[in-house]
Amino acid sequence: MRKTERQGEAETDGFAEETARACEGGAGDGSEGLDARLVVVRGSFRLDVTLTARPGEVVALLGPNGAGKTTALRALAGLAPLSPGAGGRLRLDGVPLERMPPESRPVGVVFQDYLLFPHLTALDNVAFGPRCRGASRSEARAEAAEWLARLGLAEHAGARPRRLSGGQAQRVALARALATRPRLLLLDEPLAALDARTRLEVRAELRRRLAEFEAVAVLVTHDPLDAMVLADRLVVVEDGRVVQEGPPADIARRPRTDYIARLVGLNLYRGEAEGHTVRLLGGGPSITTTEELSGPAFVAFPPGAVTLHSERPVGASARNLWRCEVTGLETHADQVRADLTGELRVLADLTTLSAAQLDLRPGVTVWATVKATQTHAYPG
Ligand SMILES: Nc1ncnc2c1ncn2[C@@H]1O[C@H](COP(=O)(O)OP(=O)(O)OP(=O)(O)O)[C@@H](O)[C@H]1O
Repeated sequence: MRKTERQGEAETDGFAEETARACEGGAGDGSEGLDARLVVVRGSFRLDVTLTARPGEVVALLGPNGAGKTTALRALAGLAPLSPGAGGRLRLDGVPLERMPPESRPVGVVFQDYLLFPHLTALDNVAFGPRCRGASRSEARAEAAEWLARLGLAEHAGARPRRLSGGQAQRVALARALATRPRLLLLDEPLAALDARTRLEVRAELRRRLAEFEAVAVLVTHDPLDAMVLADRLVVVEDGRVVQEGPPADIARRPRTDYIARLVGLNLYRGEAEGHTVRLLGGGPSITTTEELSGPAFVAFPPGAVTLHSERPVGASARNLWRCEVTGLETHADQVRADLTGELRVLADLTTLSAAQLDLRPGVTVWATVKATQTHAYPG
């Protein structure tokens, strides 16, 4: 574990001592990493999210608009206080942070729109962290120069933010946050303001930096790809609560809410399983699966697993065959996504050629089939 320099010897108040202990890492009650229950009440909105992470772990908070991701991040940074008496807690490396002011927390933040100091050069923006930690001006600048070099920005050290591209500015913001040697790194939609190409480059850079980062990193994003690429663990928040968490691959394979299913591009249904059949809730049809289960279950399959026919397929068994009506069509490159209702609400992907051959239009009746081997059932 990295050690940071202790802040001014003369600092004797409780906050400063807590800060210094937190910066040294693990000097609290011996536990390492993040242990938080973030309870923030704002009018009718209530955030209640438990978040724990080990040092070295990257956790992505993912969720729809208004779910509470930013509020959670602001609570971690100390910009939104935990609601008093609501049972919340916030400990980092065993040190309670609830009462510590934001500027004293060993927390680095990277915002979507960089928030660099416009009047300072890239070097001085990055040197700001070490300076706040008590490093001399020359030490701070030397350290900042190292960080800029590590992020491939050495030649931009003298540039002010307005002369940097979005990707460069975001890398300076990352260097500035890392140079404070935070025990908790917070990234708020760090790639959202970048164009598609820059986004790819910065995402790759961020992935490398996060892989070698020794403390806890929490990333807030709308983008499932960013979350899957950058995080070890996803925490999905909807309406102020955690609805699912786990490694990205598990969540993608076993979504438990409609939002997550849409995010990872799956059709998702809930039902009661009995052997290889899942009877859908609400009087829906049954889906035949290869897995054998009993009790509450989910069934998922990708839109690409659905085959559409304009006539009921001759000789087809009744398994996973549904009569549907086309309600919407969307074209993406050479693919068409059909939104179908009827015996089952289902999304189907097909080629533009197949869509033309089937003469797919809203209102047209089609038969949809899915092989049991292409479905995936898991306990509900
Ligand atoms: N200053 C505020 N006062 C009262 N309510 C607020 C305030 N800021 C946000 N909210 C409410 O808190 C809830 C959570 O907002 P938050 O910004 O944390 O969500 P989010 O998941 O980050 O959303 P987005 O992805 O759109 O940024 C929303 O219902 C929002 O309306």
